[in-house]
Amino acid sequence: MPPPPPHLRARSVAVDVTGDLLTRVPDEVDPREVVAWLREGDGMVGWGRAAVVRTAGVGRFEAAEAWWDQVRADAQVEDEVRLPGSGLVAFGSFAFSPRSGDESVLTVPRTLIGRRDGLAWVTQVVAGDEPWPAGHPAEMLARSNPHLGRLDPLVELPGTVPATDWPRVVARAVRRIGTGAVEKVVLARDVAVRHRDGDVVRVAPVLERLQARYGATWTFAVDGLVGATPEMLVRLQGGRARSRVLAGTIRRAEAAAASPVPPTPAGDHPTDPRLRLVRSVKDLDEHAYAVRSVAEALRPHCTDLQVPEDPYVLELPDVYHLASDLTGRMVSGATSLRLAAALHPSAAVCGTPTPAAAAVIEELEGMDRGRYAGPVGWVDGSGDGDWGIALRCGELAPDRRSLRIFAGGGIVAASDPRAELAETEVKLTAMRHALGLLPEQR
Ligand SMILES: C=C(O[C@H]1C=CC=C(C(=O)O)[C@@H]1O)C(=O)O
Repeated sequence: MPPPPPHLRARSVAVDVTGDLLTRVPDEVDPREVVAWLREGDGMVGWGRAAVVRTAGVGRFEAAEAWWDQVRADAQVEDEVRLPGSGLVAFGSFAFSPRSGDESVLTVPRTLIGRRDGLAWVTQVVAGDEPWPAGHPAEMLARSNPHLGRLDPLVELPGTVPATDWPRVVARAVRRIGTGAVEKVVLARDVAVRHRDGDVVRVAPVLERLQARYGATWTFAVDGLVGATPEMLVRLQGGRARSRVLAGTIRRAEAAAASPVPPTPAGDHPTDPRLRLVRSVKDLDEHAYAVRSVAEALRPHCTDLQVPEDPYVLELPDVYHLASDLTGRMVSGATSLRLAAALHPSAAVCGTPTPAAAAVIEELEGMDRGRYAGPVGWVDGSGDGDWGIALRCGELAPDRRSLRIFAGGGIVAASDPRAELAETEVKLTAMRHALGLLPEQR
């Protein structure tokens, strides 16, 4: 059982904030204490820890939920802003597997700056009898970090399974699918990265670069897990639940190769990768498994669940994904954290059937995923919140001097092992670029 949570006091005040929220993160903050949830420049950035709970194992979600229920019931909150994300908020990140050696975490930052639709606020949180920080919260907004644009010098090292071995791992999964033991399995690999001079890696510059290049994704940081995910496991807001399911991927670079071919009389460009993606039986199958798993998990909580018949194409700088947006009206009273727990692991990151796919992952991947592919996001005092799937991300080691970055892909009967290696490489681009490991593109 985690220790009982402290009694918290939180106050949110409206402020004027222009420009990049990340420039307000002080350089001296421990990188594992930085939290962020940003999209198209809006969202939340915070630091410090007023309270934290760490959980593990099969009960990692339930223990964190029980802790949050107690924290929000005991807290004194003054909130003049009353927007999603103002008042008391906890940021969380959960291990993919109940068997992970990595802890899951729910943390309440001491300082949080938020902005949504042109309105901004600062929330400060203190524990027990602590005094409020001196000065008006708006004062800290005048400060801006001069080192944000300076990236740490990092070097890349091989991961747990070298890239050259990856096609063999995928081929084993395809054979396993051939036996009928499992229909789809999502396999992932890691790459190691460390600070060249053995110093601590700062996360704010990494977030800055992720946000600049992947504005349409959710850029996040929670307890040293940093990334930009395009996949929303669940958003709960004002009684509506939404989920963006992604599965099925094609590299954008393939678009260039398509250009010399003339369109068909119907106006289609036969080699346009977007068309290849929406017509690829392999990718449509992979996608359908993921949509079905999310719809089944949402159904007990919602009425009026809308599940699109066909996916659309989500365009990111490096890849196109098949995407489906599901919506429903919440009737179960579950919090966003409860819903995230119910939806995890979807077939976008595990497979079908779930238990068999999880067993194949454990057997073939040869690594602990840690918090990669687990839910990451935030929950507020009302239970509303956003929970993405931690993809296109890296996890700082406890010493903060190295990290592992991750990428995976869904394997079905028709998967080609070489193409799957290429897919993980292109998915690693987001973090490699953000960490300054790729030559600068103009
Ligand atoms: C597992 C990952 O991506 C998932 C999300 C979108 C598309 C996927 C795919 O096409 O395989 C994966 O299901 C990853 O980025 O590490």
